[in-house]
Amino acid sequence: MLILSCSLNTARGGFQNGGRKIIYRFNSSSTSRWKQRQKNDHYSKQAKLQNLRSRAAFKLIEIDDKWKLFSKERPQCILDLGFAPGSWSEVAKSRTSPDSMVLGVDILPCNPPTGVSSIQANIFSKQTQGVIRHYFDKHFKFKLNAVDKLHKDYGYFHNYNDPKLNEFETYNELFSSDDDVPIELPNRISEKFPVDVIISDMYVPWPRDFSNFSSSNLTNMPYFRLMNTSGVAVRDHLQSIDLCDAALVTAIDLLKPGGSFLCKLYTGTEDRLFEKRVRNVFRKVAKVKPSSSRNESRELYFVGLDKRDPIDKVTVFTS
Ligand SMILES: C[S@@+](CC[C@H](N)C(=O)[O-])C[C@H]1O[C@@H](n2cnc3c(N)ncnc32)[C@H](O)[C@@H]1O
Repeated sequence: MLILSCSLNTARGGFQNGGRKIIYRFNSSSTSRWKQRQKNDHYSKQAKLQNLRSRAAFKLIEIDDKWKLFSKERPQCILDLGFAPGSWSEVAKSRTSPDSMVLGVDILPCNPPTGVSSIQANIFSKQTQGVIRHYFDKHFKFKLNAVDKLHKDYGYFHNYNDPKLNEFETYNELFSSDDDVPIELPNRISEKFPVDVIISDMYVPWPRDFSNFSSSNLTNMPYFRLMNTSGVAVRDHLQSIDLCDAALVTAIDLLKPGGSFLCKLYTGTEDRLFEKRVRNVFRKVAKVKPSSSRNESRELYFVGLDKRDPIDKVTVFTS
């Protein structure tokens, strides 16, 4: 048995990792301080009043007002990485034309907002990219299964490594037609770069107790969520860099030439390195700290506009 953190005054829970039960405990004094701050926060109150899923919505609204990621003029394919509880997806849906497609991906279970599709999957898995591609393949009508095998077998708490892909067999398990009969997936994917805009607000979630899963544990109960960061700056930064790199790889592989990118980073020693990589992928790059982002938060947003073409992934990460 492994105990992750300890305090006399703690909240506790646990999850299974292989054969081992891992117990975690949160320091409840910092958790209640965080809850108190949420309660008094202007943007949290506004999010509640406007029926938005979280205060994060205001950061995207502010960034989109300036950088115009979304358009009502033409249908767009939007990919929201780390979408739960779903306020960025809500904003994307409301700022695009009705025939635009918005797909949210999150490692945690979460019901998407109206008009948004979602998959529960790990962005570090190559199979996740395959599923995203199929979703945006407009010649193909399907609905995504709410809880899929991908997450169960390759989910975050198990390991980051992909097994060898077995053509489309694995994807077939994830898709079903309206009457829930498994359907054949096409062997060819029509568009090489199907996505117009990628937005990523990913941050490693605190472990939650999935052994006793109930609807109240769903991530779309935003006002009852725990804070995401650990408060240990180096740890937060390095985990964030990994997720930003994963978002950038997804952008290299799936985003259209000319497409737009938004990515949250918890700042630290590798900021410059990440900025250089983003500049290798996009012609125009900006670093933004929206006013709705708390002063004490180390979060910073990278906006990448006008994706270059062609891009050599190895050069992006080694030059
Ligand atoms: C700060 S929240 C996103 C909030 C969201 N933008 C909103 O407006 O509601 C970060 C999310 O990233 C997700 N996440 C972290 N690591 C991930 C991974 N490897 N793959 C997919 N999602 C991940 C977390 O589960 C968490 O829900």
